[in-house]
Amino acid sequence: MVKQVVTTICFVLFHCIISYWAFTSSCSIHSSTKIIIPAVARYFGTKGRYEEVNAYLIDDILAINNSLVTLPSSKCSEIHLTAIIRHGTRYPTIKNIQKMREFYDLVVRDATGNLNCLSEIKSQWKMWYTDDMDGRLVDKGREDHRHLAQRLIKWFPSLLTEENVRHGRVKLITSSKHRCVNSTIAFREGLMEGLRIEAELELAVNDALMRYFDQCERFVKEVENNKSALQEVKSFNEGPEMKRVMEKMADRLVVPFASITDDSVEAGFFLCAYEFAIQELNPPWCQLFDEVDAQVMEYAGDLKQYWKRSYGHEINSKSSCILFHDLFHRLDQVVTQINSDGIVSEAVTVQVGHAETLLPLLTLLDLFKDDIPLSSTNFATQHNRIFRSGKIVPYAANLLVVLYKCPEGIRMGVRLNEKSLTLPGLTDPVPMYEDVKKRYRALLEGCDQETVCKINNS
Ligand SMILES: O=P(O)(O)O[C@H]1[C@H](OP(=O)(O)O)[C@@H](OP(=O)(O)O)[C@H](O)[C@@H](O)[C@H]1OP(=O)(O)O
Repeated sequence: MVKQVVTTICFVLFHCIISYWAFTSSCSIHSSTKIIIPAVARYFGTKGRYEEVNAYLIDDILAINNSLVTLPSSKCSEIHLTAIIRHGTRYPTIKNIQKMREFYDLVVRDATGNLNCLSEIKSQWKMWYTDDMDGRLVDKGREDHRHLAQRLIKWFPSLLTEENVRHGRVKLITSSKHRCVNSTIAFREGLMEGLRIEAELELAVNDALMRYFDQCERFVKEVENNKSALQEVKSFNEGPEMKRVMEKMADRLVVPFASITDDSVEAGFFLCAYEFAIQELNPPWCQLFDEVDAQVMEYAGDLKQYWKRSYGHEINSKSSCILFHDLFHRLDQVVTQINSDGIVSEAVTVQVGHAETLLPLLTLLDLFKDDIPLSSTNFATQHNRIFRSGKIVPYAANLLVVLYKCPEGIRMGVRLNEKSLTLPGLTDPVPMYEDVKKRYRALLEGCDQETVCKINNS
């Protein structure tokens, strides 16, 4: 018995030592059995893997975790699902590929530090990102959607059925961007594979719904094309926390401080994030950041999301009125059909878009709202903030709205990234649909896209 315990302890210790050694002694371990996750992976924000939000998927990508979801009573049955989903893992955008290339060139040309990872970057790592990759979906991104479709079949076995597909009761809508179209195609493949049927589903491209932000004139003028709208991001990038990250980077590389900018540390952080998300590598770039640096980089990214897509400016959320009304219009239609002949014409609607499609809508619903706004000066006190883009909109982030028919009436459940959410202002995690409508009455009776997006010339 004692011998057995000692053997077990030795075995566990041996593996811990090997894993630790593997993690610290080389910068780019790519184990054939288990992916080594960079210590800073949870700080990648919108460039983060879906698996970081639901770690159980690392062991089984098709697993569903019932303990994260609240269901109504067993007397209820699901009658409708709307899923609004961000595209899967993608390449960096061209702007960031160029910044990454500049930083790589700087490291190769000027860095003289003696860190292991520096010599690895210089001797083994090659800049392989090219401009034409510009935000395109990668293989991992296709898998994100294929697997999500198959998990949704498990979550909603009475809605995602062969019969509903064959009778046109499952709709796929996408933004026109290639990464979204290709994600939707991958989702469809996952669905067909999971249901063991041939593709019968058409994709509908709808930018008015999935890229409403481009078409909201007031948003474009006041936020998208207005540098001062992101002043807090700029101030943070020029502030003491970012300066410290830059100083530490200059020390690690052994280059003059003047050659490091906030753009270069951001590029280094993106190299770390993208190599992990796309290639499942723990790349040498990640060793250039400690945990505090990563928290600062995460905050800089969250500030961008907050001021460009969320609570920072009212028009950010208001620009999603069209999507909000589209959702409730569909839900109302389902309720009407249930109350008449009981046949629901749209059992499942899948809408694929961007982080900037989901975040404004979640904001309109008052979700993930901190008491104190995120600003350039409160990094230290926002340590426990609710607004964390990596938790809210990683790749393949999904908002699931479910209607249930119950003996007492229609109920509605909301899940984000396969976890139940209680809507702010309501206590019941699966409230009566009428109570949800009361909660959002002001928006349902107003929030007119044309009016909110009109530029006020005065
Ligand atoms: O910082 P990048 O260039 O990656 O910004 C992207 C957006 O990515 P995000 O900020 O959300 O990480 C991208 O959103 P996505 O959901 O499609 O990935 C957005 O569509 C694109 O326009 C880029 O925005 P930017 O205006 O160039 O910052």
